[in-house]
Amino acid sequence: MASNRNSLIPSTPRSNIPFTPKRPLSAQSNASSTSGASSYHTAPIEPKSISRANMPVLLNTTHKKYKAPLSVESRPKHKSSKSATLAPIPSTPTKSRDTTPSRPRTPNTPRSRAGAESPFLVPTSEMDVSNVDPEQVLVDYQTVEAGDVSGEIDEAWLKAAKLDHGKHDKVMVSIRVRPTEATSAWVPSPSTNSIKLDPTYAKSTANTTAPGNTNSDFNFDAVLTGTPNKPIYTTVGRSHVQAAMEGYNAVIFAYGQTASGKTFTLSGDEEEPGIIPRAMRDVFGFIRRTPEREYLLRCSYLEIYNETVVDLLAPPVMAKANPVQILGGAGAGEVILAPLREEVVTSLKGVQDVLKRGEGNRRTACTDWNERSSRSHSVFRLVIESRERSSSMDDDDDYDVHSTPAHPMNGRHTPGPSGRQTPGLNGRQTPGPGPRLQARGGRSVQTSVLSLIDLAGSEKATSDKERTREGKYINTSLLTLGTVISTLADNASKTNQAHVPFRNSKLTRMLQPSLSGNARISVICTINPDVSAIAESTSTLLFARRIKSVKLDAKKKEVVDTDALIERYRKEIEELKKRLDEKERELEAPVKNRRLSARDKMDETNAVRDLNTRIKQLTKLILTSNSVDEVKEGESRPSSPQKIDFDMSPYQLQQELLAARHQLETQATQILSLEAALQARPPIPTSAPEEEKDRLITEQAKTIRELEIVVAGYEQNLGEPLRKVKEDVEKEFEDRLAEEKRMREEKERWAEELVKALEKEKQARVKLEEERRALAAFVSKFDSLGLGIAPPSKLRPPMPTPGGAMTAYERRQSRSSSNSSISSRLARISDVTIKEDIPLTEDFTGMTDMSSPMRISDKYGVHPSLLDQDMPEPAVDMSFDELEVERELLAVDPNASIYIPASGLKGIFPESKPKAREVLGDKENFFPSTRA
Ligand SMILES: Nc1ncnc2c1ncn2[C@@H]1O[C@H](COP(=O)(O)OP(=O)(O)OP(=O)(O)O)[C@@H](O)[C@H]1O
Repeated sequence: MASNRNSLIPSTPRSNIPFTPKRPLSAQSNASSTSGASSYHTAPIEPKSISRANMPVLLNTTHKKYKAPLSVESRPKHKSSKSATLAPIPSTPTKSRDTTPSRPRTPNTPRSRAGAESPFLVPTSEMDVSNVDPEQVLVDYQTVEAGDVSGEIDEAWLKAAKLDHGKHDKVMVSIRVRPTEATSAWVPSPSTNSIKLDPTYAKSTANTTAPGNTNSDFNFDAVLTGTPNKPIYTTVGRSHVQAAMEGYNAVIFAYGQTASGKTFTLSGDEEEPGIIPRAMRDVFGFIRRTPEREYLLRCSYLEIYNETVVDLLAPPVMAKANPVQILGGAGAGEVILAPLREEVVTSLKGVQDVLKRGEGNRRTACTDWNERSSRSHSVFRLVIESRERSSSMDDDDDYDVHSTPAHPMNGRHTPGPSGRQTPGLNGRQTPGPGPRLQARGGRSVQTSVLSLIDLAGSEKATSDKERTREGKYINTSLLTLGTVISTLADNASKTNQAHVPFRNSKLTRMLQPSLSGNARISVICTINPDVSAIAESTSTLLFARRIKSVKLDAKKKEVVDTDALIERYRKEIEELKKRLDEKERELEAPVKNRRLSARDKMDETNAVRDLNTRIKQLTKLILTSNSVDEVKEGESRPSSPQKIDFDMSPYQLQQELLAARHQLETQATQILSLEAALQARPPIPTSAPEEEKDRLITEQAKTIRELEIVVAGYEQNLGEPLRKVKEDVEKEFEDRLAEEKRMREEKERWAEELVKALEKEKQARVKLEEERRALAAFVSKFDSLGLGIAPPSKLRPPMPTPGGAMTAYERRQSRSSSNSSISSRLARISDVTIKEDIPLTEDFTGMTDMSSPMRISDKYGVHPSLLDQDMPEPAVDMSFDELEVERELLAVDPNASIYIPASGLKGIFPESKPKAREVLGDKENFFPSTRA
């Protein structure tokens, strides 16, 4: 889609330029040429050379076939009653009653070919778009010039033709096979709308390069061949453009590998204008054929390159600094593109200027134009707002001729900063930079978007070879588009809907509302029939087959004038009530006056019941229309709240949150100002005339109703959605929460057990410590009594001992510390992470293996274990009474090898002997000799 976008290069006659499908196209320009393009609907394609111009698309230079577009300034308006369509609005600024009004001027038509020369060149706008009064730039059948309407449209054919492709609930999928000079590997059959791989190649490529069953036919809505773009537009584009003009969103996009003809199909060139220029002519043609409506047209042009959305109508420097963000809209699945310039257009020339500027900005933004072009998606959007033309001449009173000067450029009036503000839909400020058409005087406004999309070369997302070589350039958007389409196609045949990853790429996110069903979609899959491209072409056909099964259910979006609607409902209620009264009177009439059969009676009762039901319905509708401004076809309830997609990045979520907050703040301010206005109302003096009182009461009632509308809107737009979001979140996290609770309880249980175990250990240790102290005291005493190492005596030299009781004690100590059951047990449980809030006593902290995951906070202090502390010296003067030795301990300790001399205690410390004997008397092994 690269080369022929170069609309600024002069074109060369087709006959002199050979068909050069391969890149770089410029390098092939000297190939031989043959005149005569293969015609539309001829199959198979003859390999005759097609002199397709490599030259640029000249959307705006349609000098040959199209009548040269008239300059906006030069066109006189046919009729001066344009302003008659404007409904009265109180306290509005001036309006000139110029009797020679001009055609509405495209507000931002640049004076020069801006944007193409320098990225710093800001296009000069004749009108600031943000300040444009939509009423001034409306287009209707009178303002459309003959030059804006395609001369190629056969009106008779148009009336006779059944352009109902867009009405199906399926995507319209067509295949366009580009002509080739080489041998074609495909056999297209336009008459049967099918295409199949030539059997010669089907055998050799099956299960190798070509995925899927390539032996079977691929059937589509249309299979097209040849060079002329007119039949292509008529077949795949016109009904969708028509649908967009009638209020349905419509998307037309071209999908296919590089150089297969996507750009040629969408944009075309000077000789063969593509779908976009033809569609734009058709738009103005439609307006000319529809005298009963008036239109406001806004267009935007953007590019998605490397997952960045660039506004092609903004000055390049600004566009680069402020990439377009895709935010969630108010309704479910709606998206808002911001900041994105929308330019109001009132003529074909205006559209052409916009396209030209976009192309210019695109080219100045990159050096490698061709490569970038084949890897980027370009999206041209036309927002169409329309409403019935008013027949009332009162609309002329819309402006006060004295307060605002006429616009110098077009003689019409653009409100100044203090002038009439352009409100958003139904008084609410709608996001977006352009002006909005207002529903008024009972006339509802229809809004639709026509998106024309030239996708990047699909081989970047489908060819494995390419993927490995150029991995970094894989087009995320195209890959995701494939996944999204597959999921949507699967969902169409299932009751259990799988999650559709719209948010995984910018393109799919932007197309979400359309792909979700609320649009009529036409896809043109372009095929390069060369043998070398069989794999890519098959992949394209498989994509086409998948997208065919995606279900659509496009709805018109209509904004109604609530006041008018309410009034209508009120009148109907009054009439119904009258009829009800009559019926009831009839029913209550004396029986003698009424000779009704049982059946008649039943009918009457039913009629009364029906009337009552209808009255109730209408009363309910009044409440609904107070707060709902979007009445969808066959549906009168507000759209359900937007579901938060938790796959969104934190940034996207933040953006959505900001947008919601902003809306909240705006509505809060609105409520405050209305409340203040209500407060400020003067009280009605008792002496005031009745009419004055009535008037004030009516005004008060109106203000109250406005307040109610705002409050209801507040509730519906934010209160209700927020509650739903909360419910969604709670539902989504219910299981996770339960699991978390379960785990927490488990941990708490475990922690309790741990604390108990530790408590036990502590008690054991305290006990042990006591025992140790007692034993130490005893042993010291024992030794001091000379029972272990007896003091040297001249009379009775001590018997040799193996180390004395102290030594034995020390041995025991060292053994017990090495086998410390507490340490080892703690080590066993050390792989558990203990939370800080688990109560731990300081006694245990020093025993934790710090290399294990079990970490104990410093706040508990890391004290040495008592076992590691120095033993206090036992008091030497300990009385023998203190030797309350726990005998069991001594008894169970097999290592307490205390040597007792054969003579027992006798003669060593005679004064201590009786006591020692008393204490140790039961220990038979202490006094073996005595016992014996
Ligand atoms: N149906 C056709 N008849 C004649 N020439 C064609 C046709 N389709 C494509 N061409 C020519 O083939 C060349 C490549 O086409 P085009 O640039 O439209 O491919 P593309 O699919 O948009 O490529 P890319 O993805 O790289 O942008 C152009 O010179 C174009 O004029």
